Amino acid sequence: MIVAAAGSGVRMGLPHPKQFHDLEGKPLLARTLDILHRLDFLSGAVVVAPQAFVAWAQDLVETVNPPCPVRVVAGGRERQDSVRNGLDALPSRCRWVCIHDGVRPFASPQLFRRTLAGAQKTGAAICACPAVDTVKLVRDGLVETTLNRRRVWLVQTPQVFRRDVLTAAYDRTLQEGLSATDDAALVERCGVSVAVVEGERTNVKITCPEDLHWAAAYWKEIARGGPPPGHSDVIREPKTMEDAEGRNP
Ligand SMILES: Nc1ccn([C@@H]2O[C@H](COP(=O)(O)OP(=O)(O)OP(=O)(O)O)[C@@H](O)[C@H]2O)c(=O)n1
Ligand SMILES: C[C@](O)(CO)[C@H](O)COP(=O)(O)O
Repeated sequence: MIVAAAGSGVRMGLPHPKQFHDLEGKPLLARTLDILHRLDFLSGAVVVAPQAFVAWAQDLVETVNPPCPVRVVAGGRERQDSVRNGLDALPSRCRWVCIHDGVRPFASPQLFRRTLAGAQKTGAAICACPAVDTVKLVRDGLVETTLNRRRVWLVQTPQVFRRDVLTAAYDRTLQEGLSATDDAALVERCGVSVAVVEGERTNVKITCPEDLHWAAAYWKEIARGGPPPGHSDVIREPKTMEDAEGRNP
């Protein structure tokens, strides 16, 4: 498992990277690493942290006390540079690689298992939720077109890859100077079919200040004994208007 946690959190606007910000008494990254306690199939993990925070992240890992060996390495300028560093630090025996954002603390263990099972079919899998808003392409402040929402999926992590597939994609990325905002995009360019499994609407990537407010409120709800993350799964659109009758008048 690679936990990508080497970003600087520009959109969050804090004086420190958001993964080290407090979420109800624990740093956000510690909340994410706590998930490791519920993943019994892991042989090890690499946490990728900003160069200046490697020692800090190491201390944090010790506090979490994960059930498998965890290394901390320094990240790079872009997310894909950080993941590459994580990939290079994985133990040689590791055959499947799960990549998770350090700022998605609400991913459920079932989501990890589902994504791993999906990857075992094709060599690569992502989790994603169908778009629930109307989606338009916009150029220069004007609508260019409205997309068919049924085909638009909002992608999350975890993403799982066979190690050789991911390594080949990263080698090509380096050779050709490619860039992408997720790891699956690099694998897609190598012609590998990427399976899509159902994501969780509560598996939010904490990105902007309002996400922190939501995360604190959601954490309190869980701590009070509310439904655990992942419970609501995906809200499906009715496939036909007939399906909708009586349900969504
Ligand atoms: N060079 C980078 C950039 C991002 N990430 C990680 O990738 C995940 C998703 O990235 P994002 O939410 O965009 O985080 P930041 O890059 O920190 O945010 P921003 O784009 O607002 O600066 C985060 O866990 C982040 O720490 C990383 O490991 N290395
Ligand atoms: C990998 C990711 O979390 C999937 O949603 C996302 O693409 C990361 O993007 P960001 O640009 O680093 O926010």
